[in-house]
Amino acid sequence: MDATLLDDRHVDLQQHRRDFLAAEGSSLELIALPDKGFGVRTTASIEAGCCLLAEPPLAIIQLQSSREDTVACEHCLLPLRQKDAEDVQTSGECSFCRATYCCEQCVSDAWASGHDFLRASSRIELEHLEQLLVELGNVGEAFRLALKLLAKGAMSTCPDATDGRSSIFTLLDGFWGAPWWETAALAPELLQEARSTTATILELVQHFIPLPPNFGVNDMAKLVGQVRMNAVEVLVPSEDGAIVARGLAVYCVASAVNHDCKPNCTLQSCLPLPELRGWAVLQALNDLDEGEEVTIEYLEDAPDRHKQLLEQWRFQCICEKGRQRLSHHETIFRHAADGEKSRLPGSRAARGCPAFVRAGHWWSKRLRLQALVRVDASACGCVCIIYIYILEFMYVSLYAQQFHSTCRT
Ligand SMILES: C[S@@+](CC[C@H](N)C(=O)[O-])C[C@H]1O[C@@H](n2cnc3c(N)ncnc32)[C@H](O)[C@@H]1O
Repeated sequence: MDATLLDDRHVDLQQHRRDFLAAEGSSLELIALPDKGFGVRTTASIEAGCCLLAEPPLAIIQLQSSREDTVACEHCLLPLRQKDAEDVQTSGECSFCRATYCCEQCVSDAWASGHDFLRASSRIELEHLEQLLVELGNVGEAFRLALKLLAKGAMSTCPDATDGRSSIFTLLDGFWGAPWWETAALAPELLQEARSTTATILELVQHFIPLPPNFGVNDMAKLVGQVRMNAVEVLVPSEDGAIVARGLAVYCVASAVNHDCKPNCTLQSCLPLPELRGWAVLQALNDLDEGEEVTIEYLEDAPDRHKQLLEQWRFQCICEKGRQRLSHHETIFRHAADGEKSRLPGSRAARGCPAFVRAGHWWSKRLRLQALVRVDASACGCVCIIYIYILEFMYVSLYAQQFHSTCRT
């Protein structure tokens, strides 16, 4: 990554990230690193288990495979029911695309984020587009999320920009990226086909989303590549925790966090809290020193992880080879076993949110529970994995019950 580009690259996005962290009173700051581009580091020492960032998504979609068995809210991804279950009460369905919503707030937020563009004008173009995207496999999901970003950008102002005036397109400019065919490591002989498919998609999209002038095939390809390099997979549980919707989301600030094969933080997205549905929550796995770069693991450890990092994120991971690495869960277990170290939350948004504080209590209980189960797991083998799930389920249900009863009183 060319460090000389960092000064004038991405001014709006970087300013937005700085403003967000400042407004949150966060213990994080943005840094420019010569070999990785932008990154994030701590401004104070942090204890393991602390929440460093809680951020709503810029855009979120439900993954196609998850849509096949779960009906979720189009805007926040709250699972409403299993596909074949009886209908539940929803707060609206888009008559054009059949998108369902969980509440009036989500209906109006979706409209403010450009859903109108994805439903108005021609149903035929939208149907052709859907077919094309399904055929594109995992790149199709990135296209679908890019469409949501384009629709949001087509609204006259971007509500996510701190000054309320910057266009979402200026924010998107700042995301690290490359054309999607590079992030998919496409063979050179397929490049022409990739370009012409992108041109067809762009032509269809232009029928219903007013795009910026001169927005061409390369811009579309880069936006989809940016989504592939910055989006994260999210899990959103239903209110009783019985169903989970899987999605893909882009976050402005969390996307500045770099990868490490031995990360010191983890990005959670599945806290069963209505206020934080679909939010990214960055949690410290270890005690962190002031000024330490915070890192997450983009991919679970696997024999071809370095190859995948090179293909999708276009960087050669230079971590110490063969280093003994603890997985997220092992690290959390270790700290949970250490005592009272796990706690949420640290950011202002989270501190101001009573449910989050209650969740912190629930979370630390869950960690301690897992630590206990882990001791048994080593003795009893894989049967205990089932116990972990049962106990987790009990905790989620218990938490949900407690949360609802607190809300009622
Ligand atoms: C999600 S972005 C992270 C923020 C990014 N550094 C930026 O400037 O916007 C992912 C990109 O960051 C860079 N990156 C992340 N982790 C890295 C690492 N461990 N070594 C080198 N580059 C890394 C790669 O260019 C990767 O494609």
